[in-house]
Amino acid sequence: METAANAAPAAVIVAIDGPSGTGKSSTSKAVAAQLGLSYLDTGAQYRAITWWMVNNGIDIADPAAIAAAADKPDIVSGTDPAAPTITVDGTDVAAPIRTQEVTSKVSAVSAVPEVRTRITELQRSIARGTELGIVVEGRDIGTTVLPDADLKIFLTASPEARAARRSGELKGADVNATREALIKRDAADSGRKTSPLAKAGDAVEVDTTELSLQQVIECVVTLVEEKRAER
Ligand SMILES: Nc1ncnc2c1ncn2[C@@H]1O[C@H](COP(=O)(O)OP(=O)(O)OP(=O)(O)O)[C@@H](O)[C@H]1O
Ligand SMILES: Nc1ccn([C@@H]2O[C@H](COP(=O)(O)O)[C@@H](O)[C@H]2O)c(=O)n1
Repeated sequence: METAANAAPAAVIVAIDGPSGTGKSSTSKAVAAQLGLSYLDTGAQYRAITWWMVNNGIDIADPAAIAAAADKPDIVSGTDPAAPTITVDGTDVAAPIRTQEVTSKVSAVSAVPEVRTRITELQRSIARGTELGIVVEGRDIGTTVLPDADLKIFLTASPEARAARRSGELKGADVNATREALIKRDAADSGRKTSPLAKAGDAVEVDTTELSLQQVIECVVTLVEEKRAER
């Protein structure tokens, strides 16, 4: 018989939002792995639908054309934090969604309301389906996708720190150009009408500029454990 002492902990839903390069993916994956939770990279889903639009000749400058095609691709996300996956119509797109072309077009596609409705439904159904809980990272998770999340975190970092991190990843990329590209994408994501990048009123803001990745992970793990202990 299951008693209170040996019962499985109730599912915990963690929303992690913030601008580009603040450490959302690295932190979310590590926190989920450490706590035995699922992990969902919602940016990968917007990148996947953008990849499909580009591959199918949809004019990215035409929101009506994007809206008309929004329900066509079948996007499937694997939520194991040790090996997250993303497929479109059965094709593994983990690599092609990270190209410069997709990165430069994703904000235009993700601003189309029909795209957001489609992807938001997908995200909610994935979050509802987890047994132990999930860490979901993106731009509008705490405000729109999962407004009842148990814990909401909003990560920030200076544009300089974020550009330096990304340039390190892109080996030799010009830091100033990277910084300008980050700022441009954040402005587009913050400025769109539907579900913009924003901090939820009840989110905990963590400025990661001066923190190592390990320190950020520890901070978020502690916040999740505190939330669990309160319940
Ligand atoms: N606190 C930190 N200190 C140093 N480097 C970090 C820190 N957090 C993340 N990084 C590094 O910065 C880079 C960007 O991190 P990550 O991809 O997790 O950011 P993100 O917020 O998910 O970005 P995006 O929204 O663009 O996908 C990675 O190379 C990661 O290892
Ligand atoms: N909840 C979200 C998540 C992402 N986006 C859009 O996708 C782009 C790519 O996100 P990455 O995290 O992979 O960099 C991002 O710039 C947004 O345009 C979104 O709208 N909502």
